[in-house]
Amino acid sequence: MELAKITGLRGEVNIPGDKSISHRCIMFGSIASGTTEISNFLQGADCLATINCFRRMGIEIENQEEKIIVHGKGLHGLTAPTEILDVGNSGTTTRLISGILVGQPFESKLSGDNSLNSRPMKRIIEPLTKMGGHISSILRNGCAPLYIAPGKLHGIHYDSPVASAQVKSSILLAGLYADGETSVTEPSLSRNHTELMLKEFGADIRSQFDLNTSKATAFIRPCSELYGQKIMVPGDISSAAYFIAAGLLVPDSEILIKNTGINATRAGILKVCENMGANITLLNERTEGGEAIADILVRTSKLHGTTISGDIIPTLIDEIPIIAIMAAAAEGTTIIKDAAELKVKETNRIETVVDNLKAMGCDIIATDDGMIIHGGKTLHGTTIHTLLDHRIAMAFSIAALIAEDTTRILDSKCVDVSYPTFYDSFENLL
Ligand SMILES: O=C(O)C1=C[C@@H](OP(=O)(O)O)[C@@H](O)[C@H](O)C1
Ligand SMILES: C=C(OP(=O)(O)O)C(=O)O
Repeated sequence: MELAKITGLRGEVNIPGDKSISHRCIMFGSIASGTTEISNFLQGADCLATINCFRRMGIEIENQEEKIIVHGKGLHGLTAPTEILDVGNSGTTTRLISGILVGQPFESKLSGDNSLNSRPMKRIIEPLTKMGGHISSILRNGCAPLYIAPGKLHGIHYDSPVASAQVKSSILLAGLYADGETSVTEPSLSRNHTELMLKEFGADIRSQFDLNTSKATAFIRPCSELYGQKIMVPGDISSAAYFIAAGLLVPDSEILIKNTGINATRAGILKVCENMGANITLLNERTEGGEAIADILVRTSKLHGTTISGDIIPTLIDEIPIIAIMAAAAEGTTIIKDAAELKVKETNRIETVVDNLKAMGCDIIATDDGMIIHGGKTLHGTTIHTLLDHRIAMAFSIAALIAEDTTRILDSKCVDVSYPTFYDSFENLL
């Protein structure tokens, strides 16, 4: 994909469904009784991988594009897959499904692409094993492919060293199959879609937040049944982030981003934008299925640097590549720290962001747990090495819109992972 500088992005954009919520609808719908009807489901490769995994375990899932219908078979209705479950590029699929699989009376194996199979899985192997689960790394390197065998699960309390919704959700899902209460404490609150949605499905789940320490704990007790739901998936704020940045950075722009999820555990980018001096207004705020939603009106703004660290990091972890682009265009210095988790995403996102922004002429250095960006230098077009990371492709596509000359995004098709219609979405804005 080749892109060049533009001005005047104006109009409305409808963002596809939230990736985290779409995965969870399929998983919870599959182990609930009755049907789950999902609207605005994200038809991205990661969520389609989740659908395929559950189809392989005997769940009928109708994908009618406009609507997905999951014919759930109850907590104990999954059947043994006859082949390895292919989790593709999706960390969320791998870690959440593992929590369900350790509770099943059959063996299973999961494997993904090269990126997925090099991401750390010890973070779920350890707590799931403590619960009595049988789960191991087949190559004994702490990564997928994973082998899972039947085990008798008991409730535990787990103090997670990382604020990770994938780790938390994996343990809570295993907790559905345990013999007593399971709880997970994380150092700060990560996205809480599992807690909100499992409650809607009828699970016995609650959360506690310690104001003194910022630690968050979720508790779950086994229940006899979950019940199918009707779910409208809000637009994904992680996808909206590219249009927020485009609206702020491209001169003479005004973009209305419709129906976007603004759950506080996900919307850290809005706070960062405010701190950078952005002109953003939230309209039509409402709540559906426990999830906060709004339309986001963005106008071209003169941004300044900021510091991003601590508890806000888990609420914007996937947005750091695009925040780095905003920081490169802003006046002054932006410091991003406490974000070492970036190193274990689809790529090492500290490296991929810093290398590519440097190649565009930005004054940026990588640190152990983030980056320091001295903004305000003119960016120039170059070849962007996405290393097949969808967030890098999308973030640098926005950088291309404010850079001199042409920017070439290698392997731009990888946007299919979370936003297959990303490039089409610009059509309404030109
Ligand atoms: O639970 C989820 O849906 C996700 C949690 C985050 O990962 P971690 O839990 O590993 O931080 C995030 O990066 C990922 O895109 C989706
Ligand atoms: C990290 C991401 O997803 P996952 O962990 O599900 O692969 C992402 O979408 O940026």
